[in-house]
Amino acid sequence: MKINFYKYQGAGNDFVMLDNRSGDFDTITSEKISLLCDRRFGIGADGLITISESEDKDFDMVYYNADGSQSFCGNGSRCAVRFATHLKLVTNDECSFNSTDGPHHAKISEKNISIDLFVKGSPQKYSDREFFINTGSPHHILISDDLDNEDVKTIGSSIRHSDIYAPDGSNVNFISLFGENSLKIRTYERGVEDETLACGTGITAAALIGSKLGLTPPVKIIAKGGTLFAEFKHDQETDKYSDIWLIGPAEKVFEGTIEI
Ligand SMILES: N[C@H](CCC[C@H](N)C(=O)O)C(=O)O
Repeated sequence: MKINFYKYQGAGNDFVMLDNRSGDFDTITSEKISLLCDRRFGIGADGLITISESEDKDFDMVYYNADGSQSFCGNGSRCAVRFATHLKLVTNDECSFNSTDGPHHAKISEKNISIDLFVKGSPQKYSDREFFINTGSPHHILISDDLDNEDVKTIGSSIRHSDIYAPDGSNVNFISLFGENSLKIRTYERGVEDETLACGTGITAAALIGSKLGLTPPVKIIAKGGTLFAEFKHDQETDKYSDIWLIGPAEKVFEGTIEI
């Protein structure tokens, strides 16, 4: 099968993008997704995204992790907006789209793509240094004293597969706070089963938890692959979050054709 594909990245979180307006990829298999995402035998990416026309929005998207599992993806959504603009499914500086966790809005500028996110369920505080929050995908948050030297893959994998998150698992984020509204982050991603250079829903999760620890929005989040910002409102009394936006770069890297 000959596949025309596009490659996009958002702060180093990278994706194979497929134009699925024909419906050819409606039943793409996990095996094929894993092969396309393989960094040696395929194109190479953290995940794969299909874009199709929508009945009620500018476009519909489906995100697949490299292992074929589906989830909502913050950086992938931002790249999907940039790709949908390239496909002329989006012709304004704002748009709306459907993803795995429901409808979203986006704002488009030359430098950044901003998307809205939503907290699902109630955030958990395990200790003064460990938290959980779902920002469209599940995120365990650990405060680190030595972020650069953390064994993200070993510790991340252990927590991701722990009983507390069985059977679906969770992404695992290590953060260090500094300044009034900045933090650094490293993330072990479920479904990629490795550390990624950035994780949009993880970055947002860290910023929201950071607000419990005194950070004030807009929070600047420094990931290995780049810097993003999270804007939000937090009602400290009800512990409810609203008007959550993830802001950052989303760029096309290349396009090509692959026979698989
Ligand atoms: N691996 C995540 C989905 C992708 C999250 C990340 N790439 C993002 O930008 O939000 C999960 O299975 O929950």
